[in-house]
Amino acid sequence: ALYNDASQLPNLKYDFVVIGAGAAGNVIAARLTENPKFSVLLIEAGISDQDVLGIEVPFLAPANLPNSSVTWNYTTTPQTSLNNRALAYSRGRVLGGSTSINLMTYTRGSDDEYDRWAELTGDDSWAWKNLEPFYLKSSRLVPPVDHHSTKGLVDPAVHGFGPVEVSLPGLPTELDGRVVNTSKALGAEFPFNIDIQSGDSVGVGIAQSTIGGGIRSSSSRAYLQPNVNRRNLHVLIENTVTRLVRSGPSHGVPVFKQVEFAPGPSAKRTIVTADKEVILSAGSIGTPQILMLSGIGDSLELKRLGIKPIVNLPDVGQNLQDHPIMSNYWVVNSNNTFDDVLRNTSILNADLAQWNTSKTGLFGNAPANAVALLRIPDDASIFKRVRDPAAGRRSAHFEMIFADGFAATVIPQPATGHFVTINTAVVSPTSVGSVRLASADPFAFPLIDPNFFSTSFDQFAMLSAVKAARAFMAAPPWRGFVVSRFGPVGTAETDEEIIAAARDAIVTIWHPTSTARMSPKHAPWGVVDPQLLVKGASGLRIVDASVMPIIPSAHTSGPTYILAERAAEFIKETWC
Ligand SMILES: Cc1cc2nc3c(=O)[nH]c(=O)nc-3n(C[C@H](O)[C@H](O)[C@H](O)COP(=O)(O)OP(=O)(O)OC[C@H]3O[C@@H](n4cnc5c(N)ncnc54)[C@H](O)[C@@H]3O)c2cc1C
Repeated sequence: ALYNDASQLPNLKYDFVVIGAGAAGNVIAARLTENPKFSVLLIEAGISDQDVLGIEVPFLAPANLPNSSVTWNYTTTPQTSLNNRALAYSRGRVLGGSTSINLMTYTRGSDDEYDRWAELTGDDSWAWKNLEPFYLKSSRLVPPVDHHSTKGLVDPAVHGFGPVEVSLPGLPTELDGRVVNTSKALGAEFPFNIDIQSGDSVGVGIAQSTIGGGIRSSSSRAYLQPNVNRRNLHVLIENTVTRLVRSGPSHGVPVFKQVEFAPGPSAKRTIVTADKEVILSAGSIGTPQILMLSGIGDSLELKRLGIKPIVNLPDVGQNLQDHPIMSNYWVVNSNNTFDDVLRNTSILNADLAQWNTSKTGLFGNAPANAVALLRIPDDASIFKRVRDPAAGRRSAHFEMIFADGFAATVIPQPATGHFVTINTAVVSPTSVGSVRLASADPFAFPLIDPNFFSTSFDQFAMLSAVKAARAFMAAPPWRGFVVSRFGPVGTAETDEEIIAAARDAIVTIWHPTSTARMSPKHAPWGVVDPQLLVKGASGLRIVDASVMPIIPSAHTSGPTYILAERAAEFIKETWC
């Protein structure tokens, strides 16, 4: 059942209390309540996602950004390597968390990513051969909403049977055939990859998105809505967790089985107790914030803020990683791009009406139709100075994401003209930042510093991505279609000019990870052990993107679902 008022909750004691109804939290709540003996309370700060058009309609996803009623309206600290720009850094604040507002690109990551997690944590549970069953349980391929043939563009054999729906675009664009043909014509540097969910994620292909039947498939739609009426699941929305309360020591280790929350800064706070475990799934920003508010973090820093330190874990909030992205534009000779839809209300309304009636057309698509995950050549000069940061040969260094129109990131859409955007991203970044508390007030936003573009590798990789995108668009399939490059990034010519333009153009792709990273069981660093239990504490587990030992070369919702499915099994094994 769904509640928005704590005084109506039938209990203040549950077996498990899960904090955050995002990608991971909804998996945990759904899987644990499969056992009728377990009672679960799921607490979410945001509102219900029911009937929110900007969530359901895939094409409208960017309209929720950066600030709306379903987001945490965060901003980063001024980014020193981006000309001191402070970037919008929204997260989902609604049932479904960031999966209700994300751009829906689905990538499960290469096998190498997880084998590296296993290596970094010294625990084989995270090796792909052992994780694959959890991938298969998390998502499944469904037909595109227009039911066109996708033969040769996807491999159904590498997909699973889980609740998150994944599909190819339901409205193929004029780009799709050109992207595939260019890849096939150029080969080598741009290999065609029929399905990046095969374990080898390097290559060019048609985008797969978390969309089913033309509707966003969020963690709420996939995991929560079908199970919300289970008798053993209570979901409390519109309540923010303010801290975990230490409920006493067990064998000298502090126990954190109580959770304090409130609907707002001046409202009465309520405490609820977990008999078995508290599971923190508040995401890469919310999770370290709640830990620090509860006295778990760098003791010196906590003292400075007036918070009583309980568990000294200096890694809490450190190691923030994210993928920097920027838009490259081309003017194109076409009237079919989505540019006019964004400029003309009657076209927009017609597309929306079509979606309302049949869920088809442009609005049933994510803004991106094709993706390329690519590697910098082995003999590139950068590797003489820097160790290859990718997880392995099946993992990319950079990405190109194609949109059939002007995807506005830093500069607004021009009033006239038709465009193609290639968003270039560094997907194996070496820049590392942090999340720190600004104050001891649980309702104050934390200080978020992704420290983007601060390493020579990240700069080299972005430069490689821009050059690759230009080489791709210069290939024969684009002749007569592409007119010219556009905008400050487009007119930059030398390496120095491109890097300089990038400093003004880079934004986030919204993939923060690793702020409560996993480490080997007895390692003094890290925040959680390989079973995701918080080090030096009892009764507390973290399950969300914050525990990733290192950022994967992938859009992070897929890997988060996989790790949450793995974690649900750890929890069941512990308590069954
Ligand atoms: C704009 C955007 C675009 C993205 N695009 C893509 C994409 O195209 N493809 C992709 O794979 N990934 C994408 N991502 C990333 C992906 O959505 C995340 O990696 C994933 O959702 C992380 O899951 P999580 O469980 O760690 O956190 P989240 O899904 O963010 O869930 C955390 C939940 O905890 C709640 N919470 C936080 N603090 C508190 C508190 N104190 N009390 C109560 N509740 C709290 C939040 O409100 C939220 O519901 C995008 C993300 C964003 C924001």
